[in-house]
Amino acid sequence: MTLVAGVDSSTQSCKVTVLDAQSGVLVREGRASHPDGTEVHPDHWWRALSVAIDDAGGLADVDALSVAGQQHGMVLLDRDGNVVRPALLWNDTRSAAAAAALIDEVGAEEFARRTGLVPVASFTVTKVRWVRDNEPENVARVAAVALPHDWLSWRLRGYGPAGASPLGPDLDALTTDRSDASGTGYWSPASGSYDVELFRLAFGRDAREARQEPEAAGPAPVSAAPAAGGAVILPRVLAAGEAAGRVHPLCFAGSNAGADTGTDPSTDAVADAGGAGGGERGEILLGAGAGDNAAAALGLGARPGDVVVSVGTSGTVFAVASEAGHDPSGTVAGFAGAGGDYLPIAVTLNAARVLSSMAALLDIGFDELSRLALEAAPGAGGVVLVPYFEGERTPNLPQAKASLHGLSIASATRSNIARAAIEGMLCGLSGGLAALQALGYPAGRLLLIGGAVQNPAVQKIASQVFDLPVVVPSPGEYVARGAAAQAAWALTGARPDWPVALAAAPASDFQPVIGEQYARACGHIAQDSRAAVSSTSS
Ligand SMILES: Nc1ncnc2c1ncn2[C@@H]1O[C@H](COP(=O)(O)OP(=O)(O)O)[C@@H](O)[C@H]1O
Ligand SMILES: O=C(CO)[C@@H](O)[C@H](O)COP(=O)(O)O
Repeated sequence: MTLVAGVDSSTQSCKVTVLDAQSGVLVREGRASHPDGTEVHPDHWWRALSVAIDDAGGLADVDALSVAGQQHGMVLLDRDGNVVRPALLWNDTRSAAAAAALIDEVGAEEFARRTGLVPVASFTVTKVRWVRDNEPENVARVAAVALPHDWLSWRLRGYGPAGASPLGPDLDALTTDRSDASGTGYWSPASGSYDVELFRLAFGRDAREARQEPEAAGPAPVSAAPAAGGAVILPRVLAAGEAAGRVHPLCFAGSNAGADTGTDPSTDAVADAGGAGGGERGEILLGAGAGDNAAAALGLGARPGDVVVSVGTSGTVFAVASEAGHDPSGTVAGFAGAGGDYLPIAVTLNAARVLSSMAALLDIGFDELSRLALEAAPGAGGVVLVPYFEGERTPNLPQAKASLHGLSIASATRSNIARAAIEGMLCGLSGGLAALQALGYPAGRLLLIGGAVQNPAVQKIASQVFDLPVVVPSPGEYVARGAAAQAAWALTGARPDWPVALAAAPASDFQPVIGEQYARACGHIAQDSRAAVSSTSS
């Protein structure tokens, strides 16, 4: 049996799945937690990857691996391969003013035409602008800007800080893929190239794409590092199905991985039997990697006509398209997919953690939250939760806060509040579905995935919020599965066509009252937040 592995380095955790390359059947899996916070040092991801690989039984019998990850996170590297500052993640909203400034300078329509995106705080381009404006001492140190999956893939190939990695800091060996590049705000899905003018406008430094051909990947002289102040290196963008290189047999130091420990992985690595490289089967091919949503589309085998809704740390709603698109309103971002296709998407900052916050408030677990929510009637007796706990990205209200509406003596029950939490969280995503449909993307069925979908009430209420047949695939890590599919594709040269089992028959029970009362409550919030933004900026 040929085995392939996929990694999902997501916001809250790292998950590793090992699958049969032929059938896609899950053989084993592992996971490890990431720290909380919207600013995280990448070394935590490296250590979690090590633990998750061990938890998955190691990779000694695996032939190919690929890494998918949370998108947009800004990983700044200096010329010696060190991380310049902790990564600002997709859900860090400090760059909201930078996003507004970039829109003023370029125009929303022009930005969308050039990159598929209208800047919001999540996108990397706004984060590099924030660094330019707030940390000038770091600007000159930056020699490369990468994304979470780019950095992990580079480390797996043996590159990293000088003296703490087998191959050293060859920044020209950095790679990414179309899907993750399309979330930066300085890469064009339509032309397939970096928009270095936009990068320069945002960061104030010139940039160029990394030069190393993946096939040529190998030890690099330290002199390959760029001179301080030269053009910033952006990872080379690989095509769907292309390989990034090979996992370096000495790069993976098992539980000792991570530069923070001060260990030298080049000498420590082989000591750990669960490490990635040097397995019985020889070298491990490394796939291109992907943004997590694009990987989920691959893992689900999603095709045009499918809409995927993921309820993880982020809430996402996306379609698969054969042509690049852009939405000057910014509601739908025009990402690229991991299958050589395109991935129009709307993303919310408030998804699974709305439910954990509300369950904590009610002092109950997820099972009880589900039971209570299903006790209440659709519409929760008029109680509405507008769930902007972390501000919001779609709609773009970075300063907003969550609020409960419609409480009366009669309606203020634990059941109504539990149901309102789930309804409000899903209504945030139904706006994204409506925007996709308004742009003409066909929507025949909705595939529901992500950690919170384990919750029976989320499944039931989704069939009442979305006016589409809701299909719940069997529980699984579809991002990691998509990464594994990439690995199999790089290994065999053919995109796998693994079947996806369904947990239940498609369900439709549309209840318009839920969306109608949510829209009324949101109208008030949007007005309040816009007033707050204009008073803080004046
Ligand atoms: N039964 C459940 N009900 C509600 N939320 C759940 C349940 N099980 C897991 N979750 C939530 O799902 C989230 C993890 O989902 P996941 O898709 O793995 O997120 P991510 O990929 O963003 O790390 C966590 O916030 C967790 O609390
Ligand atoms: O910002 C986006 C996509 O644009 C998020 O989807 C991140 O990619 C984080 O994903 P999860 O950790 O929630 O899977």
